Amino acid sequence: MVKGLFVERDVISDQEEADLIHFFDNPSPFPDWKISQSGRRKQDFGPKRNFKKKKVKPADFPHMPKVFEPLFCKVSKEVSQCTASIPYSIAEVSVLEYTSENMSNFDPHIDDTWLWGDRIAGVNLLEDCVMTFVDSNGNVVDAFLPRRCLFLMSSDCRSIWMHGIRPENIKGRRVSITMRELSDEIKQDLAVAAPLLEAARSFV
Ligand SMILES: O=C(O)CCC(=O)C(=O)O
Ligand SMILES: [Fe+2]
Repeated sequence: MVKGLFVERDVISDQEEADLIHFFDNPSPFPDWKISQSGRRKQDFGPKRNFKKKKVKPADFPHMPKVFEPLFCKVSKEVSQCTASIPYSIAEVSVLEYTSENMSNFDPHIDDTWLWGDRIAGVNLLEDCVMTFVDSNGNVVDAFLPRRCLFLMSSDCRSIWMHGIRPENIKGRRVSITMRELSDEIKQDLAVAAPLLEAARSFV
């Protein structure tokens, strides 16, 4: 199937899911939902980056919301356990909202590899979903993501397969939380990496 894809059920409890959704719908002092592409809305937490210029630095308000603290703990532990106990330090979080009403979707893509590391972790909230993986030979694999699961894309799943979400696989309202680590290239540049990781560990 897709090497490097892990799905773990019920990593998030009903209460944690409710707390996270409540926060995203009332994020003050963090910014509210923003309209994004393909019928999605988004909220981003993490560094300021310019992918074209390959520049990255902490955001002006670099903290992470307090509601992420237990989530980071759990996700870091699970991801590390799946990948030879290599520590997983979350540097960035992107939250996406998909609705059937807006026919939200995500075209197949590979996440940036200059800034983000081998492991991309996701949490699936409010609805079950199907993520579609496509490789360059035209192979297509649909992966079922149950509500409140944690999924991890690493190795081939991260770098060879593209991932996307078809509009017909969105029922009602789905919210995803994607958590990314820094790439090895960025991690090696301590002057750049240290302030970013420090910021991602400061919860307010
Ligand atoms: O919604 C998801 O779970 C995936 C989001 C995604 O692929 C991305 O933000 O790069
Ligand atoms: Fe992605």
